[in-house]
Amino acid sequence: MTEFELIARIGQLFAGVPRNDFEEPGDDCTVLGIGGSESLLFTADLLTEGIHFLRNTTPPYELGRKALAVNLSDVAAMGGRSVATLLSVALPPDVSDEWTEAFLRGYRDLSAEEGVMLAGGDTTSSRHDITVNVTVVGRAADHCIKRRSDARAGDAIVVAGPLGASGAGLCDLLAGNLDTPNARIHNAPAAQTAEGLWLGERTEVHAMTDLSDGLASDLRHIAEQSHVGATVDLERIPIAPGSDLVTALTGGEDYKLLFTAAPEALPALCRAFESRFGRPLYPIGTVTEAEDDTIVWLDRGRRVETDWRGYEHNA
Ligand SMILES: Nc1ncnc2c1ncn2[C@@H]1O[C@H](COP(=O)(O)OP(=O)(O)O)[C@@H](O)[C@H]1O
Ligand SMILES: Cc1ncc(C[n+]2csc(CCOP(=O)(O)OP(=O)(O)O)c2C)c(N)n1
Ligand SMILES: [Mg+2]
Repeated sequence: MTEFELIARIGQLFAGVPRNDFEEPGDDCTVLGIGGSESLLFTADLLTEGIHFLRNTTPPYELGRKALAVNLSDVAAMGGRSVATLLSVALPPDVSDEWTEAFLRGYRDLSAEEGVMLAGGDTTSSRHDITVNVTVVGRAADHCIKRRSDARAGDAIVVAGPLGASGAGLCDLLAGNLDTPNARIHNAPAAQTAEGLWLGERTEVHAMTDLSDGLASDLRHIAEQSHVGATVDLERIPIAPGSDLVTALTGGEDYKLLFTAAPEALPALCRAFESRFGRPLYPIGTVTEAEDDTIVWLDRGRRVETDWRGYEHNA
């Protein structure tokens, strides 16, 4: 089974099990209303050696930051604020104390910068590989929560930063170039935490997610869950320096926010974002009425037939 087939199967198998007031799973975080117009958000992401990182290309300090950042990104994508984490590690015998110390310092420094407490976790041995799992708990005012399922036909599709740096950085690392700007971004990506909170407050922002697998996959998740289609203008995709269009669409791990917004409010939203963050938003397309989550890619108005896909485990 591929990653997405397994997730769908889990959804079917557990459909009849009580949800105890939790919303239906399937978004960047699962939502539990706690009264007072507030909700808790829960998300988990695991990094495992050989699949998510190589020991000789990702230094431990950066890995500690990345393990936390990829989870903070999921809370930001819901419009929430991360408050606490659980950190679980499986470490093989050939990992040195220095490695572990540097990993923890990376995780600690980003926790301190983001004001997130470490509330617990688990520590085990492993036979060969390093595995790190992080669970983050966030909070959000109910009216700020952004779901993948809220895109509306006619919405603008917007990304909150350039894409493709991480994929280009992975190529650099695999070629032995460990100290390029994109390699550094790949090893320690920044989550758009302040941007997610700010976009959460804006009622003209409808659906939101973060770009972990690549635009080609993650936009499809919004389309599927909102029962809409999308048209994307390829010439409007913001490509990070040193990257290229296909890497920007399929490379993954950019952790930029992807959202849809009411078109009439878009110019003011873009101006306000730029004045708040000093960086632009990038409108790249339009949500369409196609109910079968069709994504149409246009190159200067001409339809491009492609089978672009983002990253999928066991595909
Ligand atoms: N093993 C699992 N058990 C239960 N739910 C899962 C499992 N793996 C993934 N999910 C859920 O499936 C959805 C999609 O997962 P994923 O693509 O990993 O999301 P993300 O990119 O936000 O991490 C999420 O809502 C996630 O919580
Ligand atoms: C050694 C190595 N090979 C390949 C990759 C690329 N890669 C691994 S996982 C992944 C996608 C994101 O990871 P995933 O576990 O799917 O995160 P999620 O979507 O659940 O947030 C990518 C692009 C990598 N980071 N390192
Ligand atoms: Mg995940």
